[in-house]
Amino acid sequence: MSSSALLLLPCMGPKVKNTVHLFDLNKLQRQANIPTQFMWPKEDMVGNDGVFDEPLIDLEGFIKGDEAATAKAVELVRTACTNHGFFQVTNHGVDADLIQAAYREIDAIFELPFDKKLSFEQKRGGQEGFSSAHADRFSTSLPWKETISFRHRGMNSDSDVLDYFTSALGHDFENAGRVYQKYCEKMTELTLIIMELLALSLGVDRSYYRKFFEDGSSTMRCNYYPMCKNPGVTFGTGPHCDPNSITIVHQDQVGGLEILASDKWLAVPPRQDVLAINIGDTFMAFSNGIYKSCIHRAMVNEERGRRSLVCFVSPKEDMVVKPPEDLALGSIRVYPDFTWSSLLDFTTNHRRTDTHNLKNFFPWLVSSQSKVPT
Ligand SMILES: C=C1C[C@]23C[C@H]1CC[C@H]2[C@]1(C)CCC[C@@](C)(C(=O)O)[C@H]1[C@@H]3C(=O)O
Ligand SMILES: O=C(O)CCC(=O)C(=O)O
Ligand SMILES: [Fe+2]
Repeated sequence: MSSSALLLLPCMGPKVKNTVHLFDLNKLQRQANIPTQFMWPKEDMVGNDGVFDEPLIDLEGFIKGDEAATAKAVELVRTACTNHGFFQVTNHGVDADLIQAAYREIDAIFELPFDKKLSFEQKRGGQEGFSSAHADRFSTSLPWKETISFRHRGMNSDSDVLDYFTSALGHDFENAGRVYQKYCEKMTELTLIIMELLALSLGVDRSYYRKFFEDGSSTMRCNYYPMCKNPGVTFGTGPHCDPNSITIVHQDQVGGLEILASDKWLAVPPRQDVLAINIGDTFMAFSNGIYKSCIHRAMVNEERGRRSLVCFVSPKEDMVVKPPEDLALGSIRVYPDFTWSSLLDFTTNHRRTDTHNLKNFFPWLVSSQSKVPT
């Protein structure tokens, strides 16, 4: 057996008995051919059709309360979110040095020996820890990436991220913990600004959405996509919609994020000063289906490893997701009420996230609610 694909003890999946493989991508990236488990269906492997070049949204004027700048930002957000659910912001208040520090700290962690990374491996059904290709959860169409995830509980948490780093990785990673504590706090601040912009763009009260996110339950995820010798057969992250509310993404200079707009895959050129915002399934429901959950994917690169910093923003788990009255057009509701915790349970434990999460989620929710406990 090769040392980069270790065979471990069998583990129980929901119904079938699986054998879990662990893949050390830092070793595999040097081999000429990737393991078959990483190969995606041929029909998914379509190239892009061009470059995403819609205007960047400058948040400076909006944050300062400038009326003309606000009207411009609101209009750009409305157009982007009704068309495809993706826009990019500048002057967002997240310091360039903080972003660079976040990459430096996470690089050091991804460079740790594989065994050390496995010591804080993400548990089944859990949201935090290291994952290599999600190979403990899936056995086909594996993503060519390593991830490290951790939770942040919004404005009322003092040191949750720092505590995670010191307890899971040890005191040597205290500085990494401080950097990511700050990064996550900045993500919460930006979330509240974006929520106001989204509310104005939908014509509802400015503060309507932001209050749900002050004490939300976001997950921060750092992605490392090693170089890949067979870029035409696999994805870093396959085509999907994010199930959460909005996602705030910083990609490094390698590039690879692509979005689907008017049935065309468009490559998003990387820019150090820009943060990308995706509308996710939960915000689509919050807007009564007016805003689209963005279909997107992350490509691998044949020559260089790529990193991205992703904040999956969500409201508190038990909050009932429903649109404001003003958007329930003539009281027509596109989606039934649900809680973020039930959608999270569905995407984590029942069905792999793809481009049709809500379509699959609601029948499951109805059937799981009608089951009488024995
Ligand atoms: C609730 C979640 C499931 C995923 C992590 C968060 C938000 C996005 C989801 C994901 C990134 C979408 C693509 C597939 C996935 C398996 C991945 O490649 O990481 C998804 C995440 C997951 O299930 O861990
Ligand atoms: O790496 C990226 O650019 C995006 C990753 C992504 O879409 C995700 O983690 O959900
Ligand atoms: Fe995503």
